[in-house]
Amino acid sequence: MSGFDPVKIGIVSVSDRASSGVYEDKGLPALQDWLARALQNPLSFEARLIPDEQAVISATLVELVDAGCSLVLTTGGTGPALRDVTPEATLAVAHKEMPGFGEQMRQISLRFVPTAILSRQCAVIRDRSLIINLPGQPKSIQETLEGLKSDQGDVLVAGIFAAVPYCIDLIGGPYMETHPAVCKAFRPKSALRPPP
Ligand SMILES: Nc1ncnc2c1ncn2[C@@H]1O[C@H](COP(=O)(O)OP(=O)(O)OP(=O)(O)O)[C@@H](O)[C@H]1O
Ligand SMILES: Nc1nc2c(c(=O)[nH]1)N[C@H]1C(S)=C(S)[C@@H](COP(=O)(O)O)O[C@H]1N2
Repeated sequence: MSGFDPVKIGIVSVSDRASSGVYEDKGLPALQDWLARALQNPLSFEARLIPDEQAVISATLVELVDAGCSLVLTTGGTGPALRDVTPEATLAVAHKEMPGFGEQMRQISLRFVPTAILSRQCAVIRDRSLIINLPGQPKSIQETLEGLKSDQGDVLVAGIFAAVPYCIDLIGGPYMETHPAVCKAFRPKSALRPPP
């Protein structure tokens, strides 16, 4: 037993082509690998690979929240193309919007690609779960969650994941502990728990 709270995480890849077998899905493995690298808690994953259909996306998010996922990460379908509807599907099941996540991800992504502003990615709270949209390009998963480091490992731009554990605390979820070398989570002193 590690002494860390167990955490259930929903990972959702939204892609017409990956879900129909035109190309291999790289979104779910990238999400799972990054989370396993970043978190010290025992993790269980609920993974879904679905097409860019608004009703299917919303139903999947509700199902994962109801299944007890404290965090749900989506990848894909955030752009301006006609079939890109992940933000609309996410907002449709929101109890609260968390605009800071989308704002910060677009700022981070601008350090990598000038087309960062084309992503309409958003984040919301539903019940005791935080749902965050990431862009579809598999490399954007690490870029937005972890941010940008110098060759020496110094943080140049903080990734959004630094704020995720405290957000989950505030909605009554498990206490998430990151590996600081991957992502240094920030909590106010009053919210820190001694290591188990
Ligand atoms: N799940 C995925 N697995 C592997 N590569 C992906 C995935 N999603 C996106 N990509 C890559 O990132 C690029 C941009 O992603 P985007 O979400 O805009 O795809 P798209 O044009 O909407 O198509 P689709 O929904 O069919 O993946 C794609 O062209 C593809 O090369
Ligand atoms: N970090 C990062 N953000 C990124 C990208 C990327 O490669 N890396 N691609 C951009 C592009 S080209 C688009 S169109 C939008 C939306 O992508 P999506 O429709 O795949 O979600 O995300 C943007 N954000």
